Amino acid sequence: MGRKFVVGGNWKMNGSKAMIGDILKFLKEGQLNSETEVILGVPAIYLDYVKSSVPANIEVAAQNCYKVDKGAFTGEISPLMLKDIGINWVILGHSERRQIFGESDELIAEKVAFALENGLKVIACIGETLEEREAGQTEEVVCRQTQAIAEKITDWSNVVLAYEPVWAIGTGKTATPEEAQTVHKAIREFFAKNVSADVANSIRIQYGGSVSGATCKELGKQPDIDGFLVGGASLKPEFVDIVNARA
Ligand SMILES: O=C[C@H](O)COP(=O)(O)O
Repeated sequence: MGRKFVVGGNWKMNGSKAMIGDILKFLKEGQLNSETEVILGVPAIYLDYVKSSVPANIEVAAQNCYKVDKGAFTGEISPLMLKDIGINWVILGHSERRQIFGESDELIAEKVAFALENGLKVIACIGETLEEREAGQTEEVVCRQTQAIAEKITDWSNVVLAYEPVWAIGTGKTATPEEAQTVHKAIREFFAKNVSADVANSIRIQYGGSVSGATCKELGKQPDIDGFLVGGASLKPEFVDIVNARA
């Protein structure tokens, strides 16, 4: 069976009730390709609100959650809380969590494992910095980040991997389709060698980093790109075109 195209819109720390109203309006009016799975990554405070007003063909994801079920962890939310309000997805290990909030490969892997154990589906993010790319370390970095997760989980069926080169995030500098494809292929080879041929064939790998209505079609044609994780453009009507990149 082919891999279903999956497009995430990561709103990051953006939005207001008014803005969410505008976003939901263009999502409801746009003809979203039913062959594409659509997931909105929503700030925690708006999860319940968005979940209650989003069309049924769109999933809602948290942008983070912690690795235990409850307790004295001020400011954190748990997978159980997300499930309690009907949220089925979480984005973990985004480069902003890694770079700004100092989350390690190990912590992210623990969060992925705990989220999966508690019935969430996970978009797990990986990607190299500009410095690492220029030092020729791209594949080493994304494999190290993936390996950390592979040490904590065996079942990858509820995981989508998002390859997001840090230098392409929010910079307007999209990786070329060839650059992205090369890394996606390397990640799939990592799975074939270190996990299983089955997982290598079935895992969906999104590309993220300045994806726009203008760049999505060529990126979406690459054989190992199975969707996108979109930041800035997911707040705008062009997100509909990105969802429909393969249509
Ligand atoms: O999660 C999304 C990525 O960080 C991409 O963000 P961007 O599309 O604004 O570059």
